[in-house]
Amino acid sequence: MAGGKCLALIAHDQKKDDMAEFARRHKEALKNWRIVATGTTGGRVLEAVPELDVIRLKSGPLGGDQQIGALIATGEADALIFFVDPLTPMPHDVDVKALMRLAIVYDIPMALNEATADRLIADLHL
Ligand SMILES: O=C(CO)COP(=O)(O)O
Repeated sequence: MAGGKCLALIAHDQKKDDMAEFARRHKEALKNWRIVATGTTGGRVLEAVPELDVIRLKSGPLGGDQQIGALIATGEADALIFFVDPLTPMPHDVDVKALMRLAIVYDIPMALNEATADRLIADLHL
């Protein structure tokens, strides 16, 4: 992937409205980043803020979480914001866990809810 800091954005279905609102709220900061996102999340973020630089990967259940995990492992994703739905069982739960595990292994900043993501954006001086 081309140079520049890269932020990964993901939201589960019940959190996608929150992610779209988050992207609108932090639009100016997010313009400074290359963004990678799982398929549906990326579509919602682009719908909310069309001028953002968003690469859409596969949808989460079809391998998108694993693609983002691979980008973390290769040093291409620098931070992860993942709005997780803790109340719905997911067929790809193992992929979600594997992604979080890699974010921990490679010690990148990772926000799993909105309150932390707001602080992360501020702290990263986006
Ligand atoms: O399922 C997801 C993350 O686990 C998100 O994938 P989508 O953004 O394609 O819905």
